[in-house]
Amino acid sequence: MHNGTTITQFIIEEQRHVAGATGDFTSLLNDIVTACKVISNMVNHGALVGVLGSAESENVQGETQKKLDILTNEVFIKSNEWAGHLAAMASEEMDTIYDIPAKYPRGKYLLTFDPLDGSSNIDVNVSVGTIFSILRIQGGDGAPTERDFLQAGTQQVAAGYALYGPSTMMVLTTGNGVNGFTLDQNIGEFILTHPNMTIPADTREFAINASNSRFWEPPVQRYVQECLDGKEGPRGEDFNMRWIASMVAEVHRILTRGGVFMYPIDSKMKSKGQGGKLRLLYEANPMSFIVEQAGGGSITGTERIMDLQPESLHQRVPVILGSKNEVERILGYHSD
Ligand SMILES: O=P(O)(O)OC[C@H]1O[C@](O)(COP(=O)(O)O)[C@@H](O)[C@@H]1O
Ligand SMILES: [Mg+2]
Ligand SMILES: [Mg+2]
Repeated sequence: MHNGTTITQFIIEEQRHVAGATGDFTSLLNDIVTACKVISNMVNHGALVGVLGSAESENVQGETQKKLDILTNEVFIKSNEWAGHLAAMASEEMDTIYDIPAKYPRGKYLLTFDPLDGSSNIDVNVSVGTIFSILRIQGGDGAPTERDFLQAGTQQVAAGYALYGPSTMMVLTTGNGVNGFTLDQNIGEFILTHPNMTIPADTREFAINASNSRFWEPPVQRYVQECLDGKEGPRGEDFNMRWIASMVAEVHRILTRGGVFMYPIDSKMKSKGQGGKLRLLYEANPMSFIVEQAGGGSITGTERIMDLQPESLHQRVPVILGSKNEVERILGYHSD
């Protein structure tokens, strides 16, 4: 594929190699692309269109929602409910699943999404994003239920994210490698600019919110301390650290130049009965699919995230992902 290929051309070309493809999947992806273009425009205009700041409401996790959390959720619903490809949707910002209104035909796919990732960065104009994952409904023709969404990450048909940064990008996998596209604002099209993205197996860069360090478990304490000890320590090399507080931006950096991202379980979370910070269906699974397709690894600390059997719609899990050899080292520290 030469550069200059639009994401629509790319998806259609890919689907030509899928036996029995009906075009539904292509058209669903196109509706998701449209939603991300609308959100990119909203985010770019920010204060000019009054979308900054908090909404007077909380999501199912008890987090105060930003206006953009709610507006972007609406954009995703409106862009994807009408075309007849979906049976239902689930979002980080909605307590229950969203059943397709009866006035629209129902389809065979399920869409899960984090409409706006990195919400704490919206008002300070730092990169944010959107994360999505597509599954096939396994059950019969009846009304979809929450249970239909509780599928392991290995069942994902596609996953992707949009990054609203200095440029707006979209990164996508359909299980056939990872490709990145940049939005050409002049023609309103995502153009293939980063074909076959791969993550270097080794890295000297880690990302973690160090303000939680006193709550971390010993394997993570050990790993981070060894990185900080640098040349003088057992790793014998200096490490760099980053923390953007937008998972999409961290994962994009790792897809671009390697690294390891960690939001591990800690004693503070455990004391609140929380299984982690990040959401399995909207954040951990889609990002794990992308990272693995780019040659990286993604674990909870003790197991592969994509093998987890989800138990609930808003389940949270520990996430450690990125350059394969570092992720395996951290897995080793957990089994020591
Ligand atoms: O504020 P913290 O603790 O550093 O957490 C940052 C993490 O939380 C998130 O913002 C959670 O996602 P949402 O913004 O979608 O709720 C991640 O993008 C990011 O990695
Ligand atoms: Mg998020
Ligand atoms: Mg979010």
